[in-house]
Amino acid sequence: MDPRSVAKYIEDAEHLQMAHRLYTLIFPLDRQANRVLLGMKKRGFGKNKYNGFGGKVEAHETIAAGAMRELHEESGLSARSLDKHGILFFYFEGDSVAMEVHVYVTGEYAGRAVETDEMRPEWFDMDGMPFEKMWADDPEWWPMVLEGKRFVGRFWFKNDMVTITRREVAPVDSLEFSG
Ligand SMILES: CNc1ncnc2c1ncn2[C@@H]1O[C@H](COP(=O)(O)OP(=O)(O)OP(=O)(O)O)[C@@H](O)[C@H]1O
Repeated sequence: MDPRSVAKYIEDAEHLQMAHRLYTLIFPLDRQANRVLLGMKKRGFGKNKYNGFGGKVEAHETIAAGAMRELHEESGLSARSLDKHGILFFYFEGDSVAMEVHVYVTGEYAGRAVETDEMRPEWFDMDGMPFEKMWADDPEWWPMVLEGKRFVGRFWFKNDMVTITRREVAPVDSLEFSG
């Protein structure tokens, strides 16, 4: 298991046997205007869906550094601070690899959002997320971001990538896990 993974603090023995791949997902917020920056994904996994910015954590970097790097690569923004909000695990039917997604928000960033090869950025009202064009799990945890709560979520998807057959989602006091 990747030493940066927090799976051992959250998952059961059966799922801990799966390979895990680490991802980041970060949402830039404009709290004064009550807006959030989403990106329309133009290619790859989640194409034609709105999402926060993020991707695979690379071998040499911390998870937080990966979140900052992906935000910059995909939106042009440079985060000056990060606030970790949640951990999500996704299991897809027939796929032996679990996705472990570390979810952040940032209210402090430099630069202007620009369209990149991967993402077309667009601001949305924080209470008006385009959930019909987002991943099916998003409406189940986004309200906890709005409420300032930290959360852990586990979602089991059918291989249609839309149908959720089982979920465990709950607020948590802290995401600072320790041995
Ligand atoms: C299943 N339900 C889901 N709900 C919400 N968000 C989801 C998600 N499933 C994946 N995500 C996010 O989608 C991005 C994929 O990243 P992805 O494009 O594959 O990575 P990366 O940019 O490294 O890709 P390249 O290999 O360079 O194309 C990454 O932020 C990841 O957290």
